Amino acid sequence: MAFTCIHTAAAACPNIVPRSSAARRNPKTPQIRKLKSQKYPTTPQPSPLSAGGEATTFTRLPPKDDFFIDSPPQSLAETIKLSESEPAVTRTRKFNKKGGGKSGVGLRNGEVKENLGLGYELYEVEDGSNTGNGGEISDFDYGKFELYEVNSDSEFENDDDFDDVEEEEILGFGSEGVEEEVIKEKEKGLPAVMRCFDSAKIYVKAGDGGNGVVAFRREKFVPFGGPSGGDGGRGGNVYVQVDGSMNSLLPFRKSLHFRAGRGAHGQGQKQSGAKGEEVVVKVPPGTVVREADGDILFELLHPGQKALLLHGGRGGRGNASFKSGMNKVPRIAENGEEGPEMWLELELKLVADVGIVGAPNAGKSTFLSVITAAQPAIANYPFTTLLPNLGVVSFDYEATMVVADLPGLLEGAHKGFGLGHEFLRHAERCSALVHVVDGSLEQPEYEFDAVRLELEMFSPELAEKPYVVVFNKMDLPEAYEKWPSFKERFKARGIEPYCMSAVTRDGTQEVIYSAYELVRKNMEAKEQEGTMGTLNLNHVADMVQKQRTAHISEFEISRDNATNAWHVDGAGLQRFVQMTNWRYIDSDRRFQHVLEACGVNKSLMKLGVKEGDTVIVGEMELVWHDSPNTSGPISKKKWASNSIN
Ligand SMILES: Nc1nc2c(ncn2[C@@H]2O[C@H](COP(=O)(O)OP(=O)(O)OP(=O)(O)O)[C@@H](O)[C@H]2O)c(=O)[nH]1
Ligand SMILES: [Mg+2]
Repeated sequence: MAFTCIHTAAAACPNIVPRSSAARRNPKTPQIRKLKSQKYPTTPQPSPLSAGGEATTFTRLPPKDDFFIDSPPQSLAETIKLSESEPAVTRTRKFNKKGGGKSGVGLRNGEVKENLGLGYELYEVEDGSNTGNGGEISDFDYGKFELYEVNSDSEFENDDDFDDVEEEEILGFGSEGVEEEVIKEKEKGLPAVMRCFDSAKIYVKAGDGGNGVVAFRREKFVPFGGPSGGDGGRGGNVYVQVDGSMNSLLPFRKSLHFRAGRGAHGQGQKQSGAKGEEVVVKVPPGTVVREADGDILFELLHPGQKALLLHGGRGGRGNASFKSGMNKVPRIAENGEEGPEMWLELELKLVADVGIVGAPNAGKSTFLSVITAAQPAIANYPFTTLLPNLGVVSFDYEATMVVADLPGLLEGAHKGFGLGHEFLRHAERCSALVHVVDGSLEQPEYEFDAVRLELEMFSPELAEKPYVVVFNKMDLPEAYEKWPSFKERFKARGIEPYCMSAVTRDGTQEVIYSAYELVRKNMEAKEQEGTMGTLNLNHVADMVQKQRTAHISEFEISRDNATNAWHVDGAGLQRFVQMTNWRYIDSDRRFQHVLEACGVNKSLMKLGVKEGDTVIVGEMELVWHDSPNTSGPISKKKWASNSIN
């Protein structure tokens, strides 16, 4: 039995792994109305907390106009939430990426009070009476204003951050029929800078091995020098390494293909080729790496951690390696093995000890700014914070604590309102949460419950994390008055709330010490459990390598009834075919022999293969012949079946 090679099929990559899937408002300094100083009881304060020496603001935020609102300002949303009656905000909007209409806002019944960003501005509806504070933003009452927008042609021109979207949506809080549609539209409309901040999809490929060569030693006084073709070099490996200086996945927005170098080809005089260049993909601490549309491969938490992801392809052997007692003049050399490739999904979950959560405008960023050196944008409108901010609280040289200020949560976030649950995953790694409640609201307790519910909807584990509740804005009379009843109600629920004024810093230290206490307890518990051990981060490379080096005798044969062709599938055989260099005379004979030795011929005959049938092995298409003479004489017994390993 023998095969005649017809042609190589279209180049296919022998992947082990699937390759299927392939202004913002100007930051304003807090403008706080001057109030008569209010005295309220505070617990005696521990030694002064030194502000943290480090801070990270995640990314330069894009200009305000890059964002279009997907939820109304807080007070509007609140009105809607609390009344739960008619839809409070209705808007219809159309825009195109290029030259389309923009979501702008026109003047209506009064002067522009404030540009909300996200494509909206606020206008006074009635008589502009809310100017009692000399235009100070802190007293701004959204309830007296209406949101509306006009079309213009320029805003989205040349803006690559937006997908081509033609959108017509109605924000009907309370009208269930349109909710799902709204959520879908929202996902599409998320500006790229926000999409890419904590998630990315990248392609990695290990280097191909270099080819082996056929060469013979020709030297004076060395008769019959013998084969001297060197082996190809191994392809470069792909690593993933944590870079402590990175804090987002935004760099992957520009570069998403990472290919290691191929090994150099072998040379005469038994010279092996050089190894291919390695590629190291740098990721921020807290990155979860998963196979595209697949399982989690590993999580990289600490700076310096390095995982071997893909081994480079093996270099092909030169003819010096094929010399044997039976064949002293081998005219055969292998191709280098192709390096494996893979699409990866990266997801960033911040590694912070404490997460500050709460409704929009509660004072979370203000709190972060007073306990650490971070300088997040602070302003009196909802969704000032669009991306998380990190800051480090330093107690002394030894004790530090990383605190993350997360974007505000609206009721209905699980349905996509506000920024939705977009950034909540960053709280998953925190040991404790600080719930900041805006004490100046009508029903601060209600706000707290809504945020808790959203946390539970996002992840029950997150909701189970220990937390501190802090009642903010105690310097405002309306908050100060509500504090006693708030405290009582929480005590009745078994929660000991704290109060503070983030702007005056009163009470902030108690909050931070109590959060630190929770973090410390969590650390102790972890140490006792022994869950802080080191992990083997090279298991992915090992797994891929194991699949690729499957033995050639592991194969399956199937018959395609439409074409009457026999398919012989097996990772080992596929690799063998790919590494066979058909330019050399002995390759064909070796190929025939391996098919015989690993049992392919026998299995085909058992299944009833007939003269002239097509047999496809890896990339090769062959024709079955009942007599062996088409490939020259083969002495079956004398060829080793494992010669490709
Ligand atoms: N009077 C008073 N105002 C405060 C206090 N804390 C925060 N504010 C004000 O409340 C407004 C909102 O503060 P931010 O810190 O931006 O609120 P936030 O929770 O980060 O809001 P988002 O980022 O939109 O979720 C700002 O105008 C702050 O100056 C406080 O203790 N007292
Ligand atoms: Mg904020």
